[in-house]
Amino acid sequence: MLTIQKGVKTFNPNSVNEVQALRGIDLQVDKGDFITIIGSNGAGKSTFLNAIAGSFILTSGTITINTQDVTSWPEHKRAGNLGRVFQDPLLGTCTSLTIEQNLALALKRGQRRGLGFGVRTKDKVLFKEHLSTLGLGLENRLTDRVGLLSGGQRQALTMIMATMTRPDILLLDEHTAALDPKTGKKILDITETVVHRDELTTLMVTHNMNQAINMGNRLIMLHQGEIILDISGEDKKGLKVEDLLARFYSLRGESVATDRMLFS
Ligand SMILES: Nc1ncnc2c1ncn2[C@@H]1O[C@H](COP(=O)(O)OP(=O)(O)OP(=O)(O)O)[C@@H](O)[C@H]1O
Repeated sequence: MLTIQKGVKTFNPNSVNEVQALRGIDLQVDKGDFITIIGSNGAGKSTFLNAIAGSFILTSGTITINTQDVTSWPEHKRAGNLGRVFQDPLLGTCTSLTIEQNLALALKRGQRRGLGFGVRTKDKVLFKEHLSTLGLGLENRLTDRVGLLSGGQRQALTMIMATMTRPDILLLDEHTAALDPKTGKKILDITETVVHRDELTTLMVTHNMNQAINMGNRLIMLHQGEIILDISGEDKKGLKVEDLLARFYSLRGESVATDRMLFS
């Protein structure tokens, strides 16, 4: 359902600042796959998600979503197919709008939007239904401005906004990294519930090796813009952090883990 072939992204080509962030990525993602993505700082993880989202066009290579070649599609044209949650809770929602206005915008993602922020009564019912699955009481605060919410509440709302329309692909870019451990755990629980309930095809970047091992059905490791490990099925089920470290070491002859990857 998502295929990246020979994906290359070079920033600032032919200059002293040239960076080869993606160096020939080949990945075939099946419908319903939940892939965790790890790799050290600068490995190309965010660039990879940005390439799928269409934040920029690949330098070379192709991206196909549901048999449609989207390689040259700009971000707004891909938006109808994608849901996305960023690390920063401030990025996913609009502070000055209310919870229901934010959700109404999310409902129209990928469609032409009018100028007003009118919320239909039947949509309110839908919003309450989705919000109540969070167990945070937000279903009773539809007309509160999002600026009043805590980081965790905002990230939970962003999860609902990103998934309410059942996108073809859900992109999670370290979406719990800015939260305290307890709130982060809550958001991860919500993630697992929503992804499994709606069978969403998901790519989740994390710095945390334990999360990468314990969540999803497939794990890939990026290193210097290349996929160097791709582990799924039974192989992934029995995986331990030590195994990952050993496999990386045997491939690259160096250590990959930072304290953050091991202990966060
Ligand atoms: N817009 C940009 N312009 C120039 N270089 C960029 C740009 N975006 C990313 N890069 C470079 O591309 C490389 C990959 O960056 P990327 O942010 O994808 O890594 P990452 O694996 O997400 O790292 P981290 O874990 O630190 O967030 C890095 O060398 C980075 O400096």
